[in-house]
Amino acid sequence: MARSLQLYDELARQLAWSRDTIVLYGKPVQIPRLQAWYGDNGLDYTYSGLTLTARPWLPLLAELKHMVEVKSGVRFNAVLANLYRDGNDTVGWHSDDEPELGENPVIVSLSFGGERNFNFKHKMSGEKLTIPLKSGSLLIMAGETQRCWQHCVPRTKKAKLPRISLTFRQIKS
Ligand SMILES: O=C(O)CCC(=O)C(=O)O
Ligand SMILES: [Fe+2]
Repeated sequence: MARSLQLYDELARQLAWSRDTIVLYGKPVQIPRLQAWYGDNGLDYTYSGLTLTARPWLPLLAELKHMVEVKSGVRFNAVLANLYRDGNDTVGWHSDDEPELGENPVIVSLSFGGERNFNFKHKMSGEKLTIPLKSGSLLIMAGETQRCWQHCVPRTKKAKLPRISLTFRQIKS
């Protein structure tokens, strides 16, 4: 089996997946995917009324963080992991522009398991881009990506396998 699919299995088994609730327009909503948040001691991450407190690095996550740091030349102190159980699990249009990420954050994602499309939409021009993310893909978002673009992982009938993404981030204190 491909190494990235073995890693899918290890991540699916080892991470503390939960289905979190966020607040959208004042209403509690269960997010349509599973998440897990790991990072340096006790780092908090807040978005849409949800505060996640980082769990300590697992050896596997620390190893993947090191690999991503070598590839990107950037240091990270946290990772938000997403598990899309099937094609109904999604992340809606958003930018990762929370203040604790700082200006022009570098976010690197790794994909494992089933292929899903990753869509970008320019906030001003509406220009759209689709990037199919196969198992083992590494995607770097940097520069003005969060300021100028939104991204999403849309619902699909084509997804045959579940997918995990690891999104490495640098949280400023
Ligand atoms: O699953 C992905 O590749 C992206 C997830 C995402 O946009 C996020 O966690 O902010
Ligand atoms: Fe995102």
